[in-house]
Amino acid sequence: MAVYTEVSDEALDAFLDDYDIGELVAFRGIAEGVENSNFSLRTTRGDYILTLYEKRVDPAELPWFLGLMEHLATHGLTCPLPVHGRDGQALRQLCGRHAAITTFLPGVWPRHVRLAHCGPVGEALARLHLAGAGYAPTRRNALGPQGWSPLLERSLPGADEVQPGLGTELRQALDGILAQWPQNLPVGHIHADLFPDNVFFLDQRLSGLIDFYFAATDILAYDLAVCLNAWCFEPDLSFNVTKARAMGHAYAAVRELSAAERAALPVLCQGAAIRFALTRLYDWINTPPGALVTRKDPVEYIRRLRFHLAARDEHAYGL
Ligand SMILES: Nc1ncnc2c1ncn2[C@@H]1O[C@H](COP(=O)(O)OP(=O)(O)O)[C@@H](O)[C@H]1O
Ligand SMILES: N[C@@H](CCOP(=O)(O)O)C(=O)O
Repeated sequence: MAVYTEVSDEALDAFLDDYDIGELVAFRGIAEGVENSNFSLRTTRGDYILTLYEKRVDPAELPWFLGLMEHLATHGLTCPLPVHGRDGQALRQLCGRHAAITTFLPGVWPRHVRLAHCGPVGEALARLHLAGAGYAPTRRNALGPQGWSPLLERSLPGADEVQPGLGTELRQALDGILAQWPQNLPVGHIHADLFPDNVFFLDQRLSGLIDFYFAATDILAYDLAVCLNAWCFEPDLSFNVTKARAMGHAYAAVRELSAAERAALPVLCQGAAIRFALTRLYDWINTPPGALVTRKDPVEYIRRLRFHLAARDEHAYGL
């Protein structure tokens, strides 16, 4: 359930008066999602998404995210385009929250990842990286390597209750990852959370990417590592190298991967796995019972991490 803030008819009418997007036809909350309150909005001009930003997003960063989406959407990537109000502003206030309207993307995210999804995701990720190159503002990745040790420290007290010995295992793994973390790989704007629930398909074709609120400026190949984690493990958590190969090759066909980027894939995948293990572990331990946030299982990412720790080189990923 992810409608944290209710919007009354009166508040919505007053809000829409500031836009030139036609008359309201239908409005409903969207149950999916974790971070923000999302609503689908139909007007006489078409379909839109209204997002109210909840407290996990720093308001000071919203112009960067919206600016990136606008840049990408106007440079060939199919992603939500922020809609500007009559005064030219895309970021406004509604019901005590920062809020924005974006265009609606048709399609549904794949509940079961098939091999046929993985190539298009790799290709779209590479296109995102190339298109992002013209967007000058940068954003430090708060959930990048410098953020992992503080997250682990805050999760250690409850870690062994999730799995005995987990705190020590994560500490050792993180020390090794940080010691080997690559320093000179190409950097750009990354999505950083391109999981299946953020990629839409329509009629077997990729129809759009959503949810740019973890995007940041970081190692480009790290974004591929996030996708290899999110798309290429089977439900039993075995790694599907055929899916990885399809994804990596499709990526490299659009944006070439250097020898250094390929060689760094094991540690980048370890980093991506521990990043999601740590945020999930932190939420698992710190989310009070009854909270609206859906907790996700950290152990799924700890098991992925173990796979990557055993990977010798890029051949483990079909590259
Ligand atoms: N531009 C969009 N077009 C169509 N549906 C969208 C769009 N943005 C969000 N949604 C819908 O809202 C849901 C939650 O969006 P998401 O950005 O993942 O939320 P959160 O950041 O809260 O996790 C998506 O699964 C999708 O159903
Ligand atoms: N993809 C992350 C959680 C972030 O949720 P989202 O709904 O904002 O994509 C994870 O799986 O841990």
